[in-house]
Amino acid sequence: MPETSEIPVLTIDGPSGSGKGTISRAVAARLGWHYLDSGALYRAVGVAAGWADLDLADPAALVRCAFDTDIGFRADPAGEPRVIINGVDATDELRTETAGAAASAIAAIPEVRSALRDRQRAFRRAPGLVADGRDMGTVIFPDAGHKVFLTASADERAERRYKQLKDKGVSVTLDGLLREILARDARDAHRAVAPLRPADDAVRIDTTGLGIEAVVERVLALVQP
Ligand SMILES: Nc1ncnc2c1ncn2[C@@H]1O[C@H](COP(=O)(O)OP(=O)(O)O)[C@@H](O)[C@H]1O
Ligand SMILES: Nc1ccn([C@H]2C[C@H](O)[C@@H](COP(=O)(O)OP(=O)(O)O)O2)c(=O)n1
Repeated sequence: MPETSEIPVLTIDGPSGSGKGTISRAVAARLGWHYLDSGALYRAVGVAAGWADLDLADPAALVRCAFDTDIGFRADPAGEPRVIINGVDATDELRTETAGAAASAIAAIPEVRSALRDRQRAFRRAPGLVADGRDMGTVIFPDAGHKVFLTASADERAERRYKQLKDKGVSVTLDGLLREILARDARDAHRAVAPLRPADDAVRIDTTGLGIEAVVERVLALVQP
């Protein structure tokens, strides 16, 4: 068994809609590595807090919720990832912009971030891990051997999200999504603890106008030159 610190990690951070989830899942599948969707953990705590009717302004209750909520990941028969919160499949609720905004709000509470830290690090298992989020390269896996920071223009990110949600039958407007994305970018980048920013040693990839496969190839080339 390798020491945990010897297990390779690729971190993929970036703002909403930059393609972190899509690229991370594809790269993890190609490498045969594990995948951590850290945003799903924050979203799950936000959703569980909503189910329990907790006050989003009550940090102590949210920290308890972060420790106590059982969050499981599994693939459905088609191989699509599902997220199970306290035994309930909450995948669809988790992907809404309401859940994203709740996640972004509770993610600004330092004690909530600490409560989720060890859970995230436990995903580092052989033969390797692709970790997607906001602070994977800066805080959770600062010793990762490969770090990527994905970006894309806010307009393109809103367009991508619009298509994604429309395909799922969710009713949204492009204008509304752009506003939500800009508000979330600002909150995630300006919070005091673990703000969204590239690690000093991250490779930045601007994916505006770049197709998914092209981005996957660029990231793979970093890991397997
Ligand atoms: N390079 C790309 N070009 C076009 N669409 C993309 C690209 N990367 C991701 N997408 C699409 O954009 C949407 C949002 O991507 P996602 O991976 O959920 O982003 P994030 O995890 O950063 O929020 C998805 O529908 C995805 O298929
Ligand atoms: N490592 C992380 C991951 C997510 N968050 C917070 C901030 C984000 O706005 C929310 C939701 O993250 P998620 O990655 O699911 O959102 P997007 O798919 O990028 O829209 O959670 C965080 O603070 N740190």
